[in-house]
Amino acid sequence: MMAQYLGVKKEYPGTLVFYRMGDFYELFYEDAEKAARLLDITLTRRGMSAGEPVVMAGVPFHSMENYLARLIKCGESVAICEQVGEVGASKGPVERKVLRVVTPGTLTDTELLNDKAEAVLLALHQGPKHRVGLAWLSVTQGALQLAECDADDLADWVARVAPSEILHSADVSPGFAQRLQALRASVPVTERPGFQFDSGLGQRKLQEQLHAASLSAWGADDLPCAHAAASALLAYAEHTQGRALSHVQQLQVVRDGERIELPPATRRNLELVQTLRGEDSPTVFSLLDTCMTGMGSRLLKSWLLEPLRDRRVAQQRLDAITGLREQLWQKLRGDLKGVSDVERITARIALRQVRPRELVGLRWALAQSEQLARSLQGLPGLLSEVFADLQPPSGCAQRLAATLREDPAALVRDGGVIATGHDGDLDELRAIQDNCDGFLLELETRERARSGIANLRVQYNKVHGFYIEVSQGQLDKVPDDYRRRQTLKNAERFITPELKAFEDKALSAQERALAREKWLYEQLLDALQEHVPCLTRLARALATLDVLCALAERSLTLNWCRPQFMKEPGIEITQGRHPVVEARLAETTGGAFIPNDTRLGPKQRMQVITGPNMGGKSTYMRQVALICLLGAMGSYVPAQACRLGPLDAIHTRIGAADDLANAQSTFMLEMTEAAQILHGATAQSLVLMDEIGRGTSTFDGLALASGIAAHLHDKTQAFTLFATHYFELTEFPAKHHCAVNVHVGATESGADIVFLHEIQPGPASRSYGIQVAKLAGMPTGVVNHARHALAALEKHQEQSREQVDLFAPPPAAEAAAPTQLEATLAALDPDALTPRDALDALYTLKKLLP
Ligand SMILES: Nc1ncnc2c1ncn2[C@@H]1O[C@H](COP(=O)(O)OP(=O)(O)OP(=O)(O)O)[C@@H](O)[C@H]1O
Repeated sequence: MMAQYLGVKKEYPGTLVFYRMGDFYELFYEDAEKAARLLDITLTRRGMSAGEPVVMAGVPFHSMENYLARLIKCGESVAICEQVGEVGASKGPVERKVLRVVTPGTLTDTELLNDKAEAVLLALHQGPKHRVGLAWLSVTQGALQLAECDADDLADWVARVAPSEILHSADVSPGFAQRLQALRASVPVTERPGFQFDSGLGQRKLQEQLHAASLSAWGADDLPCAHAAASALLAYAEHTQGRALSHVQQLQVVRDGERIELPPATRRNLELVQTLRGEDSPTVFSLLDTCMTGMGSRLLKSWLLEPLRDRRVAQQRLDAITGLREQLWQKLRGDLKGVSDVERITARIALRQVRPRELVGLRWALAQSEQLARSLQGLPGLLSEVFADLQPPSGCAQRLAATLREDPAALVRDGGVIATGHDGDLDELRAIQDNCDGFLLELETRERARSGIANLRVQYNKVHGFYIEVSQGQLDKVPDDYRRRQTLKNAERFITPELKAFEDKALSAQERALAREKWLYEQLLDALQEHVPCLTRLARALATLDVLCALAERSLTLNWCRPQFMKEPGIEITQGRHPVVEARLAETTGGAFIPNDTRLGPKQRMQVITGPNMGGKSTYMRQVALICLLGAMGSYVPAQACRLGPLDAIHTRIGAADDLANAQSTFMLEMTEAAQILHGATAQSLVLMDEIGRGTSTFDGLALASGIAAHLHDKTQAFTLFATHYFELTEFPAKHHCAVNVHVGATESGADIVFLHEIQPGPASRSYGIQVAKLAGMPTGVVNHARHALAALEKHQEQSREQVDLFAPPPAAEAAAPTQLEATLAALDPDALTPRDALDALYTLKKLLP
């Protein structure tokens, strides 16, 4: 057996092998040690192999999922090696085979997956000329995506795709290996043989997958690096699932410039799907997500994180939401409630891993789809597309209903899955089992009469099978044809030829019924394969409808308005609110959120925002970004009215979270992010700069902040919200005609400060830092000390105030006068020198050396 195990293990280096032995999955040697450490299970030593004790650890098969989940969470992969042969069919150990490999990026088990997130597998291929090919896939979704990017942009792309596992070739340059190393900190990275990254093969595989002669219909035929990545991606996904992925029939090419860029810093700072502390709520997503199904939640997340620049899509969604808001949304949400995850079930049908209860769920979902479709009949636009795709594949629901019981067992191997009346043979086999009790009773009565033993009993147990039990005192009455089976203290157990014949029939009927059920289930899976493409579309339609209804519900509950899109660049928001802060305020203090207007356009591209700490600067800036983002994804927005021009990116530089993992100091990180923004932003980008420069000394910080503001205003010309505590920067708008000062209002009430949270024109009059510190509970001594120190500082500054023009363009570097050595050298004419003069000149020059 160990030889068999080692043979299997050799095929799966770097993967934990779960080796099935009876009711356990066993792990051996290093695998056992690793699993014992990660799962906190007992390590044992048993027997000997090659002169050494065998180190092993095991998990019970019925709770395997739980252990798998924990290992996958730790970034491990697990090969599941099952017994596939008959026990005792041949000499030696029963035949075993790895039936699938579970890895973080290829999860399909419902129990192991998060309802609201996809497990995404991403393959990277290092191509020539600094290009990188990307191919990614969520196995449970069946949609492949391809892209190519510059190697320098790789980290951003990976952050955008947010993979659960990355594949790369074993043959990469040292530079590329370093980039992969940086990714390894956050994602499990798996190395695959170099030959699997083959562009030609990738293209052929993609064509096969899509049943097409060319990829041009998808605009995907000019991406050799991505094809190479796809070749490895598909090979790996098939290898882990142990079969071809017939359900992967959608392809999408993602090109730079199609989506509104939301760099990782923006996603983080706007707390789109995670709070700054890394929690799942409260975030924009947690506020928006009232979807009824997991499919809906996942689609909503992708809409939020990948808004398109082309606003026709958003416009379509908005039209649909407007239509649903009138009345339909409530009924539709009622019908969507409890609908199973058709997307994942469909993938599991294609992979032949689907469980009976999931199929019963699917059947119900198909009935609901029909119902939903009826409500959508005759509606225009996106809803008409949803209507068309909601039509269930013909015959699918009927087939499910006819084949499966209403409440089947969890696993096919337990039996009790196939409905009565579906298959004559199965019904017959079941009848034998069902008739068992009647037969035994009848036999008992008959035998009692025949033998005259009144307390004779016919019984069954698992170990001994059927028997007739006679108590000690009655043994002399036992008929001749009784054969002894077992002797107990007070009784004897017998079998008769008739009972033996019945036993054979009953036991084999049970086995045969189980085998028959398995076979019928396989037949059902075969029949369902043809419906996979249609079910994939239906799942997408259900998800889309779910998201649209959720957004309709949110817009009504939260009192949001429909944004208008305008051709001209600009952001015009009337009475805008920060959705998450508003919701939190309502929950905690019951306080009202103060709405604010925003006007940005070609003539007013920058707002310099000043005001006290805690005044609401960050909240205001984020709310503008969120309103733009929500509008771009096709949602209503938290405002009274809103008009949005085209947008290509939202860049943010907010707060200072140390990135210790990447050994960057706070200030270094601040400057790196700011530099990226200055390079990346365009006149159609929205840029939020919150207190840039505060991570260094005042003068350095102020000088840098003024330089950055000038660059954004003059060169980049992006729409910019620039919050700062440097009062000096309020002079900026005087010299830069597209910038204006605004401030968040505050008033003093006695020695305390009252925040108005209102954006008002003009610069703030003062900063109130000390009042805020007092509010925060700073000891009175410190506050008094600070007041005095402040008064002294202000006095000193007034006395020595000299006019510094922060925004004057830097002087051109002065041309330095030539040194004497240079002048002498320049005066020499080598062609006119005699050898003697040349030697003299050399001496002179040498003397002139400084
Ligand atoms: N418009 C508003 N209406 C009501 N409350 C608000 C509003 N804006 C901000 N707040 C409240 O004030 C708090 C502080 O806001 P915010 O963090 O935006 O201040 P800030 O000016 O950026 O402060 P700092 O300069 O210290 O970063 C928020 O957590 C919120 O509770």
